[in-house]
Amino acid sequence: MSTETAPNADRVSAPPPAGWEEARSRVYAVGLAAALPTVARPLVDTDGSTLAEPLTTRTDLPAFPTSSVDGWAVRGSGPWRVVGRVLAGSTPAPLTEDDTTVEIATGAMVPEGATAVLRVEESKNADGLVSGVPRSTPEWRKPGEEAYADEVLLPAGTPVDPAVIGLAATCGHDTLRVRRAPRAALLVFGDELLTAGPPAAGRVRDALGPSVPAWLRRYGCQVRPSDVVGPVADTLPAHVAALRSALTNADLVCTTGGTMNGPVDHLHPTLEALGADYVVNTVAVRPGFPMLLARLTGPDGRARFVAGLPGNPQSAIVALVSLVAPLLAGLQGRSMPVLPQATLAEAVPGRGDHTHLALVRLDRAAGVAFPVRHVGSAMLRGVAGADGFAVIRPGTSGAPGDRVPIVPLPLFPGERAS
Ligand SMILES: Nc1nc2c(c(=O)[nH]1)N[C@H]1C(S)=C(S)[C@@H](COP(=O)(O)OP(=O)(O)OC[C@H]3O[C@@H](n4cnc5c(N)ncnc54)[C@H](O)[C@@H]3O)O[C@H]1N2
Ligand code: MOO
Repeated sequence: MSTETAPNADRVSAPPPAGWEEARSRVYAVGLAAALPTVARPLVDTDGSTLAEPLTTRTDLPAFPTSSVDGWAVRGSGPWRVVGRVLAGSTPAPLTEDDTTVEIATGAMVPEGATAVLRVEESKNADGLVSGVPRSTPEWRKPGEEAYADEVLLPAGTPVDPAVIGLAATCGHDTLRVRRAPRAALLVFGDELLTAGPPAAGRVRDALGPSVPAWLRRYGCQVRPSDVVGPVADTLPAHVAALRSALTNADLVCTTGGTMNGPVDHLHPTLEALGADYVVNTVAVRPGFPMLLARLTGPDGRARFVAGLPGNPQSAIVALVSLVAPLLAGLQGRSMPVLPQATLAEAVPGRGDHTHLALVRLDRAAGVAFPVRHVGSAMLRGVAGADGFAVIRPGTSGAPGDRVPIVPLPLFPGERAS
């Protein structure tokens, strides 16, 4: 971690940019070290959170021998005399005599002493005397068939989704101990930005204020409308005040623009004014080189983070997938995102000693990545048609047929259906 404090001065001695992979590991590690507090939440409020403890089952699953069909729980070889009925939800009396049976419903507890369950459609009932041949395969589920009491079913760090919620309910949990969702805020820098209408006369539309919060939510963050602020006036005091205010609630503040050393680039002096340390300050990746991650300590002693996303819109997205995604994984106590691989359909140039993140559209079924067009760092047209970025390592270029890692955009299934 760098403790650089003078952003504009002495660039000669500034540390070199971190390698892209190294930057990701470093950011993930500091996120994990600052993992968010854990809370006990009612099951219905846990979707999207992360298990803070392993999920265990409170009983055997199933907890009792359970009929899997409607029919007859029988004892002995039959024919069987009907002595009662057991429905789901009750505890039956044992079958104590051979050649007796109780009518049983799917999901009902099989009485002690039963030797088989006969399906109703494979039975005959003549005046209270049931006959038929039970199948040789068991027609009931034995306790522990799915899991034994106290067995660990999912490790801590598992993202909670509807399937996990359902499993937790099956296991008898009313609450789960989870890590709460990270709270994020966004500060948009740039006096040239318009927040409505078409761009003209040297002014461009703010493309990041409306979109970055949506990307952050897809990474599991809470972002309230009031946490999105900007354009913040291009003065140092305005930047300092905006960042200080955003940090009162947010675990992570993303900023856009101002990462360089232009006349109105105030991000570095702002971080210095607030006493932040750099975790990463510039990354050897194209596009997105000036991205950064800084850390501060909040009044409660917990770490807070500032992710500086470069102003060029595609570069800002590169910073999100490169630094913000692994940071959030760490803060949520999840594992480092594993990058899937795909085969390049076409050549992709390298970017010298920098990693090149090249926008690609995926044919998921075939595992093939197609480079897209309109990929300038100031453009979003390519991003809007892409599934993610192919990773072209430093000193290499991509040839057709090469297997390369893919950094996905956090899209929902169906959003790039071709
Ligand atoms: N002398 C140098 N200049 C620049 C270099 C360099 O190495 N030497 N690097 C370039 C690279 S790479 C990038 S990326 C940008 C990063 O600049 P900043 O983070 O300081 O961003 P700004 O200067 O504020 O803006 C850059 C560009 O992006 C437009 N922008 C900014 N915010 C938004 C937004 N919310 N929505 C749409 N467009 C936005 C802004 O108008 C500028 O055109 O620096 C290069 N310069
Ligand atoms: O990050 Mo700048 O990466 O080329 O637009």
